[in-house]
Amino acid sequence: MTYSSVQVATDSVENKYSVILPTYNERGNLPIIVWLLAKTFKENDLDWEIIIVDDASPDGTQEIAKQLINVYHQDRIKLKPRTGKLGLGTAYIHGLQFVTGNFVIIMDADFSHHPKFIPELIRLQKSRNLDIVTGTRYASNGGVYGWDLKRKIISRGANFLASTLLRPGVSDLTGSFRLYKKEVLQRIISVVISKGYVFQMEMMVRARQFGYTIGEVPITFVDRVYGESKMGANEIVQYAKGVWQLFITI
Ligand SMILES: Nc1nc2c(ncn2[C@@H]2O[C@H](COP(=O)(O)OP(=O)(O)O[C@H]3O[C@H](CO)[C@@H](O)[C@H](O)[C@@H]3O)[C@@H](O)[C@H]2O)c(=O)[nH]1
Ligand SMILES: [Mg+2]
Repeated sequence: MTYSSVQVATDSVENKYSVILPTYNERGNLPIIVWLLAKTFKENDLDWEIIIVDDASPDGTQEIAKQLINVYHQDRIKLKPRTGKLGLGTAYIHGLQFVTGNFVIIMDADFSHHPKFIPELIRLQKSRNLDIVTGTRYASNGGVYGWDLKRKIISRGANFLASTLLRPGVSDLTGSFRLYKKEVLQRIISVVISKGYVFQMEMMVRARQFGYTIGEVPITFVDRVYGESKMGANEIVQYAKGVWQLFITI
């Protein structure tokens, strides 16, 4: 056991970490991300479960998920599918209903969010009893690898727009590698109106509105190797509308 895993293991007996993993066409990525997650939790002596929210992926992601349930057991891996592609934000809302842990981790299934950062998210949460800890690509030694210039500009622009207009004081508003206390996630989610990728930004703005404490851990985001991003022009339009909506209502 490493020094860092000893620190995370301290006081972890009563805590359970539930990962909500939204998937759409992630057949190639799912087995390895689940393996890495299981390894990380075991090495750090943490109680865990993974809730896979698959939106009827045509590539057979759900078949892979069922095989993983057989390998890791149904107490650890849960498949909670939906009948169609209903968007990233509502996938978290759906998954949350099935969470049995007292902490929830949300992350992508395509290795852009590496499980190795989870012990750091947990360590920071524990050190200050924070309500939320968010991974950040845009502070300290965080970063993005593998994106072309266009995607980098979109992401930076989206963060700049929302931070300037809404001032939530979080350096990575659109990122989606986060740890929440379950009751905090439930409360914020109950008021969030966004359905797509804009959801992440609204979550931070609402969290500040409620006065929740938010910590940041620098992460490196590496673009996916298998498959394609599901972010399209429509998500960008929805994002801009979402920022404007919050600006005029908050
Ligand atoms: N269930 C479900 N899952 C979805 C959907 N759309 C995307 N996903 C899943 O959500 C994760 C992120 O989707 P990607 O398509 O890989 O997103 P990205 O372009 O890499 O975007 C990343 O950066 C954005 C901007 O920072 C983030 O907002 C986003 O969450 C993600 O981290 C993946 O696990 C993908 O399978 C959906 O409609 N339904
Ligand atoms: Mg991705």
